[in-house]
Amino acid sequence: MVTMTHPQGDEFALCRATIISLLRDNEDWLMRRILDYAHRQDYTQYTSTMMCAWQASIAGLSEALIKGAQEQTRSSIEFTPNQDFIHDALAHFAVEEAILHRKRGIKPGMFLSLLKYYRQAYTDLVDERCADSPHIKTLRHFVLKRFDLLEIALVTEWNSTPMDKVVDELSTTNRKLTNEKNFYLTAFESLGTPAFLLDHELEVTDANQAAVSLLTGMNARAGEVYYDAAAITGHDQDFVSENVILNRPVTELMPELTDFIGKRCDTEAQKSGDVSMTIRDEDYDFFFDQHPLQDISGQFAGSIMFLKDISDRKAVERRLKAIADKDPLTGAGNRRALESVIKSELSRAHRHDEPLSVAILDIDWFKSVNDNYGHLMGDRVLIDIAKLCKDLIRPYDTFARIGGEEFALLLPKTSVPEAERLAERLRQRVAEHTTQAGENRVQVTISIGVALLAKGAKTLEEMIESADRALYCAKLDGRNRVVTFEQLRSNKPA
Ligand SMILES: Nc1nc2c(ncn2[C@@H]2O[C@H](COP(=O)(O)OP(=O)(O)OP(=O)(O)O)[C@@H](O)[C@H]2O)c(=O)[nH]1
Repeated sequence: MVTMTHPQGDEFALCRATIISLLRDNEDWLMRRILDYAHRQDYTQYTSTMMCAWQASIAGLSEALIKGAQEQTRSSIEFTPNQDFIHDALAHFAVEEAILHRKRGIKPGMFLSLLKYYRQAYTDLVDERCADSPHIKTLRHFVLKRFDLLEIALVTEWNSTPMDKVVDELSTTNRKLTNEKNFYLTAFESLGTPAFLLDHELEVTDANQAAVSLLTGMNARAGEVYYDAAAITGHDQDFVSENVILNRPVTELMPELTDFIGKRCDTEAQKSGDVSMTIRDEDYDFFFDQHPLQDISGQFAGSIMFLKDISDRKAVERRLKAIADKDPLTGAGNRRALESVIKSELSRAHRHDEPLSVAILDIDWFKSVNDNYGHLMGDRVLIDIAKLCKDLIRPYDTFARIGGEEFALLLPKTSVPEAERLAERLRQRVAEHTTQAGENRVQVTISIGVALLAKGAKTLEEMIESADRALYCAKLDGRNRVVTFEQLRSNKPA
C-alpha cells in the first residue's frame, strides 16, 4: 500500500524522475494551458502580453521545480516548522519572482490568483499524461506540495519586506520608466522629419517639433505639445496655435492627403507616395509614409505618418523634365513633349466627347533664308515664329517643334473651323512680321495644314497624318495658306 505523504524509496525515485521528464518535455504545452486560463480570466490585460515574458516565467518555474525535485529527499516532501526556504531552489525562484513582480507594481493578491492557474496547469499535465500510472496520486501530491512551497516562500518574502523598501523599489522603477519614456519622446521630437501619430479616425494624437513648425511656422519646444496651455508658463499664445494640430483629422490639416490616405486608417495597409501641398502659402513636395502601429500584443494602435520634404529634388526633376521636353532654340515643346501630351488629351477628348484639332505649320522657302542670310538669321526667324505662335494660343493648347522648320499646335476643345480661324490669324501675323538680325531684315510666310486628330492612331505620325496631308496641299497650292483635311476630302479647292 502506497501512502500519500511518505512514498516508498523506489516509488519516490520513480515519481521524481517522472516529474522531471514531464517538465522537461512539455514547456510549450504548459505555456498554452496557462495562457488559456489567464486569457479566460482576463489576466492578460494586467500582465505582460509578450509571449517571451510568459515563456521565460514558465521556463524559470519549471527549471526551479526540476532543481527542487532533484534536491528533494523522500522525507522532505512535507514542510517542517523550521523549514529553510532559502536553500530550496523553488523557494529561491519564488522570492526572486516576488521581488520582480512587486517592482512592477503587481499586488500579491493578483499574483497569487494568477499562480493558481500555474498550479492548475502543472497538475493538469500530470493528470493528462499520467492518468494510467499507478502512482498518479503521489505524482499529483508531489506537484501540489511543490506549489504550496512556492506560495509560502513568495508570501513570506512579500510580507517581510518593509513598506519603505517597497516604495523605494517602486519609485526606482517609476523613475526608470519615466526616463525611458522621455528618451523615446526625445527621439520622436528630435526627428528632423515631420512626424504625426494618428488614431483610427486619422486624428492627430501627437505631432513632433518638425511637424508643428511645418504647420504653424513656429519653433515649438520638444514635448511642449503635451502640456496644457494654462499649465505652462508664458507660452499660452504660442501654444494655442500649436494646439490647433492635436485632435484634428490630418486630412483637415492637409487636405491634399485625402486622396492618398482616405478617411480612416485600417490595420493592414502601409501607404506611401509623393504629394504636392500648399502650407501657409508655400508650395511643398513631400514623400509621405504612413505605417500602421501595433502594440506588443499585435493589436492595431493607430498609425505614424512621416512627411519627408522632397521639394528641392522635385524642383530639380521638374527643371530636368522641362529641359528634356523643350526645344532649346525656340523654347517650344519638342516631339517627346507633344507625344506625352497628345495621349492624355486624346483620352480626355474622348471621355468628354470634345473635338481635338491639330495644326501643322511649316515655313515656306526656309532654305533660301538660310542660304541668303545665313543660319543665324534662320534661327532668328524660327525664334520669332515660335513667339508669335505662343502669343496666340491658349494656356491649355500645346505648341511643339516637330521638325527643322515645322511646328505643331495641339488644340483641345477646338473644332476644325475654329482651328482653321486660329491658323489663319497666325498665318497673317507671320506674314506681317519682319525679323531682324544685324543689318538684315527678312519676312517669311508659313503654310498650315489643319485636321482633327485621328483617334485610332498609334504613333504620332499616324495621328497627325491628315494635318500633314493638308499641309502638303497648302504647299502645292502655292504656300502662305491654310488648308484643312476636310477641304481635301470634299475636294474643295483651298
Ligand atoms: N537656321 C536653321 N535652319 C534650319 C534648322 N533646322 C532646319 N533648318 C533648315 O530648314 C531648311 C528646310 O528646307 P526645306 O526642307 O528644303 O524646305 P523649305 O526651303 O522651307 O521649302 P518648303 O518647305 O518646300 O517651302 C533646311 O535648309 C534646313 O537646313 C535650324 O534649327 N536652324
